Formats: sequence, C-alpha cells, structure tokens
Amino acid sequence: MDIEKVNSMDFGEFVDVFGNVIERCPLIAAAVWSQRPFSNLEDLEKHFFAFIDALPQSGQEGILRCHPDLAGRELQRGTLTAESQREQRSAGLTSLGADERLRLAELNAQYRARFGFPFVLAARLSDPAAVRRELARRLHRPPAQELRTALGEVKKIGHLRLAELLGAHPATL
Ligand SMILES: NC(=O)NC1=NC(=O)NC1=O
Repeated sequence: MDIEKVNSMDFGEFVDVFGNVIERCPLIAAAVWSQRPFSNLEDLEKHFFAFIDALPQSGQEGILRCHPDLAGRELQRGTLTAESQREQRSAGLTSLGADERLRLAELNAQYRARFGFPFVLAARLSDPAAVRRELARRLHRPPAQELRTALGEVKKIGHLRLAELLGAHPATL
C-alpha cells in the first residue's frame, strides 16, 4: 500500500485499516486521519506517535491499560485482537507450560499493582525468557521512567503493525 492510497481513504476506511495500530485505541487513528495528506509512511507514523506524546499522563496510562497482558487471561480465553494474538504467538507465549504461565501472571500482577497499568512490551521481537527478564527488570523502575519505557514499547508495536499493514520493511518505515 502506498501513501497515495492512504491519503485517498475516507474516514471509515482509514479507521478500518489503521484503527488497531495502537491496541484497542481507534480514537488515535480517527484523530490522525484529520492530518492527511501524509507526505510518506514515516510522516503517517509520526502523527500516531505525536498524538500519544501530546496526551496528558492519564491518557497515556489509558493507552497502556488498553493492552492485554502477555500470556494472560485474554490469551487463554481467545479474546485477543488478531494483531495481539499473532504477536503473542510469535513470541512463543501461546505454548507456555503451566508453571511459566503462572510465573508471568504473578509478575504481571506485581507490575500492575506497582504502576497501575499492565506491563507492555513489543512481543513480536521477544521470547518467553526475554519477557520474564524484562518484566522482572522493569518492575523496580521509578514510575515516571517506566511510563516512558512502556510508551516506547507501544510505539514499537505500532511501528511493526504499520509496517505490516503497509507492506514496508519495519526498519525502513
Ligand atoms: N501487554 C503487552 O505487551 N501486550 C502486547 N504486546 C504486543 O506486542 N502485543 C500485545 O498485545
């Protein structure tokens, strides 16, 4: 898909295609549509990220809260979005043993209790051991720093999803 095609989309089509670039936050795509035309794919991505950066902390935390846990209940119940399902599967999180799943659930619960939002990491680039290691490491970070780190992961997920949608290679988007 090229930038001319993106710029030609009406509101409904644009939100249909880009509504889940940021997990369960179609509002962001709805807002970004108004910024068209986009000069190129990087410009499109920049508008998604600028929207997130301009939000008050409550809005940024809200975005994090829209993310399902890694290897959590939604994965077990099969209620993940298609993108999340693919990402979690590619990280090996759909075939964990009971002990590993329980360990992650405990760490996720500790993280959420400390920060008030779920642990978010770009799963596509990861694996179960790395997820557990990152979770344990970030669990002790100062809240302000962890909010920035978590939003950085939301942007990595968004970058990979946009690259997938546009048929671009992630590095070159
Ligand atoms: N809590 C999360 O990090 N969730 C996710 N990371 C991904 O890459 N996809 C998700 O759903």
